[in-house]
Amino acid sequence: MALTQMALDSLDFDATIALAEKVAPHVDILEIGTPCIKHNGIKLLETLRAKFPKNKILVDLKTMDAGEYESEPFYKAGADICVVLGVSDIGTIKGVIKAANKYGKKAQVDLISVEDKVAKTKEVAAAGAHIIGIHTGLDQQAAGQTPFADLAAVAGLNLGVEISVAGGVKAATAAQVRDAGATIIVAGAAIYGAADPAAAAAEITAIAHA
Ligand SMILES: O=C([C@H](O)CO)[C@H](O)[C@H](O)COP(=O)(O)O
Repeated sequence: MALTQMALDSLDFDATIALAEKVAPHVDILEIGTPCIKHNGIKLLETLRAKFPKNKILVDLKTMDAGEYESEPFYKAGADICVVLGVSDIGTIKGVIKAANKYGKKAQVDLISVEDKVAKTKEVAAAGAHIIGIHTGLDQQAAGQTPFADLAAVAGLNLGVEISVAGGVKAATAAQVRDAGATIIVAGAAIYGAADPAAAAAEITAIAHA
């Protein structure tokens, strides 16, 4: 059993809301993707928070510095999860964890471009990170990479932290990701690129929840 997260990666405010209207009933978590939050800012979070009270919302800030200062306003505005980069300083990561704990929310550490993902996972789990993000980014996907080997290595640690997996996950690979130990399955293109995004989201969620 895993939760599903839909990555809203459009730059357009209204298109993002319209897509969220379609998929929100069919996923557990709405993600405001990095390009989307950079383009639209905290106003988009406030709008989604008001419109979709039943969904958790993740803001993919990919914070690299000033962890507490950058993330706190987003937790205050209703984010359930904010993302900090694993390649950032441990002080930055601890700052996001501190802000999350202040609001009873969660901090996710994204392992994108981290060289030693096992060592980093141990370090940030000990620091109190709530979720580890195994993430093959869009540019890495374009170069042929996948998240599966990293997922196996991190899940094998059995540290008891939640594990989120992103990077081209689709219905055909969702069961593999779930069975390998993911507690959150992320899908972006597999949903927003589908002819029927609601149906695509429902199909992935049915697999994740099985
Ligand atoms: O986080 C993402 C990317 O780095 C842009 O910010 C995507 O939202 C994430 O990779 C999920 O999208 P798909 O890989 O298309 O499923």
